[in-house]
Amino acid sequence: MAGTATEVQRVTVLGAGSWGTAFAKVLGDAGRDVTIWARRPEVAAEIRDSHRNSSYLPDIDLPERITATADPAEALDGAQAVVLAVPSQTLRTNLSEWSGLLPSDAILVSLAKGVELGTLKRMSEVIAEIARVPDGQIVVVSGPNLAKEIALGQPAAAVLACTDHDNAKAIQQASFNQYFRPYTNTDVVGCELGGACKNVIALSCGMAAGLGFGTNTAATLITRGLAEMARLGAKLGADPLTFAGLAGVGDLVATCSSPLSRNRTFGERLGRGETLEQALAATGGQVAEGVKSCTSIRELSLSLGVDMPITDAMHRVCHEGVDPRRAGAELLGRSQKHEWS
Ligand SMILES: NC(=O)C1=CN([C@@H]2O[C@H](COP(=O)(O)OP(=O)(O)OC[C@H]3O[C@@H](n4cnc5c(N)ncnc54)[C@H](O)[C@@H]3O)[C@@H](O)[C@H]2O)C=CC1
Ligand SMILES: O=C(CO)COP(=O)(O)O
Repeated sequence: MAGTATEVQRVTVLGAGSWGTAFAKVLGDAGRDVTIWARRPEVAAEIRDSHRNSSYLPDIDLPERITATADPAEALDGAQAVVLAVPSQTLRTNLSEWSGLLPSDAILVSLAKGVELGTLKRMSEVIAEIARVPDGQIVVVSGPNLAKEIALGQPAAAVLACTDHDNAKAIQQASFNQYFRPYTNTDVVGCELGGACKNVIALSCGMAAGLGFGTNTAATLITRGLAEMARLGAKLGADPLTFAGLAGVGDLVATCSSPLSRNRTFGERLGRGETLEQALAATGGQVAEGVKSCTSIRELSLSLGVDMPITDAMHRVCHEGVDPRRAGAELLGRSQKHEWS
């Protein structure tokens, strides 16, 4: 079926965290029949019986047409599209457990924003490898989509990237509703890199705020963060325009400026002097992808000879014990250069 536009009515969302649940609501509000798989049976029961997920999105009423189960086989039965809504670093293991249950012609939709440690693969590459599907059967969702705001029905746009335009269109039709406006794009590499890299830049913006710095510092980090992610994208064949779009500037602005961002909040705690362990404990189990992706993206940049100084600084603060204030001073003290060199 890959390559042919089809009406997607029945969707399964694997993962009942913040974004999995909010995206399920987007689909439900677009008139789709949605089944969520939750790791914890009590979370599945609450979604199914009370239309709530109080662990991740307290006070949000979910559409009645959303159901949930903790049994992946039951969740995946008859799915026309399968949304993968688990953290980047566990996706490979999770998907390996589910791969035999995936309907062979289902469109696989990736929500995760990260680069895998060790393999340095983007999420769509991990999915293609484990699920053994062609690239054109995988649609990547990216853009400025803070889960809580989406769940509240606040207007937002997103980008759906797929090498097969018909499959991107099918998910566009399935998710378009009164508050959620998805655009299609064929630049999967750029959209995925934008989503992964902005988490690391959001860490740096939070850290700057924690150190007491203001708007000029944040704007500098956002803009120079954009420059370094675009350099990486150019090396990997991404369309430079992607970084001026929703998956680049759009997501950077949202994540780097919002107190709702887990990455920004994590960085702010480090900037205030908390240890990595203290900041991790404060997440309440929710993923701040940039903490691990700073390492994988740094390795990727080193392997390609791409200069990514902010990402490098975040890796050194998070994993080499470098003091945030010192990392900031070192960033400023690098050799002088032309803005676009
Ligand atoms: N929350 C947000 O605003 C947005 C998140 N994203 C991305 O979506 C992906 C998922 O994020 P969230 O739903 O927010 O994460 P979350 O931390 O809120 O939830 C993760 C979900 O994955 C499940 N899970 C399954 N296996 C797991 C394992 N081995 N370890 C940990 N969790 C496991 C958890 O039970 C939970 O339901 C991330 O890559 C994130 O960057 C993208 C856009 C917005
Ligand atoms: O990706 C996001 C917004 O687009 C969510 O960012 P956080 O994971 O930092 O909360």
